[in-house]
Amino acid sequence: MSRTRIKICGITREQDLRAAVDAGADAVGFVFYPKSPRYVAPARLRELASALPPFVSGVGLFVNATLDEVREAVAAGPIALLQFHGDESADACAALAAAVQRPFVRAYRVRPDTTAADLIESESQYRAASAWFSGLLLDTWVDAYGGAGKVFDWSVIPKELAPRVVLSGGLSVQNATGAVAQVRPFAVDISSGVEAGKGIKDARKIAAFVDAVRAADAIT
Ligand SMILES: O=C(O)c1ccccc1N[C@@H]1O[C@H](COP(=O)(O)O)[C@@H](O)[C@H]1O
Repeated sequence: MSRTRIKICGITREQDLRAAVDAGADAVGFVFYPKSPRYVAPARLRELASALPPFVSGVGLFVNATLDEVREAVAAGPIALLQFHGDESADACAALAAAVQRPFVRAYRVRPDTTAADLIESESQYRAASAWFSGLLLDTWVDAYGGAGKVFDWSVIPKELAPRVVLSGGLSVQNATGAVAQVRPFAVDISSGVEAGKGIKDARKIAAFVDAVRAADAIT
């Protein structure tokens, strides 16, 4: 039985971080994008850090951030992995990651006309650009950078890529079992689907989401 890794993104409150940890999340995401309703300033990360136990990874999400902004966030608290979710080029991601010595995932926002070949090509481009590249995170293209709760057509994900990708975009308690059973991604990432309101997580939804992912893991 493979165990799909789970990230709960957009943590702004200590109680939400604890709910994610208690439910068994592998990672929690902090959004360092000031236009997001889930934005946390580096100083706030410093406060939240005390609720993050060992072996649960903190992920820093950035949208077109400068090197100074990435440095400030990483210096403020336990950011083990960077998530680039804007228009950063492969070279820009590589340079930012190398400067702060952290691995990164690259968000690929899937459009209706995206093909399997596009995804394979993008992954190899990022892998060639940097040893800090950790994998592609697949989200849905919308007219905003993310956290929109929209699903894309998972059938575009090539079978050979799926075991290395992070699946995101509109995941929810209702669709998680089907998504994981169909795609078999390495990990899933969810934000709005486990919220009571923007930036406010719902502990029951987080627990139910983790259970739904584990239900798919149990199907052999
Ligand atoms: O969560 C945000 O506010 C956000 C802002 C800007 C870029 C990405 C953001 N979140 C990421 O979006 C995807 C999909 O989220 P959802 O589950 O559909 O709400 C996910 O990877 C979040 O990490």
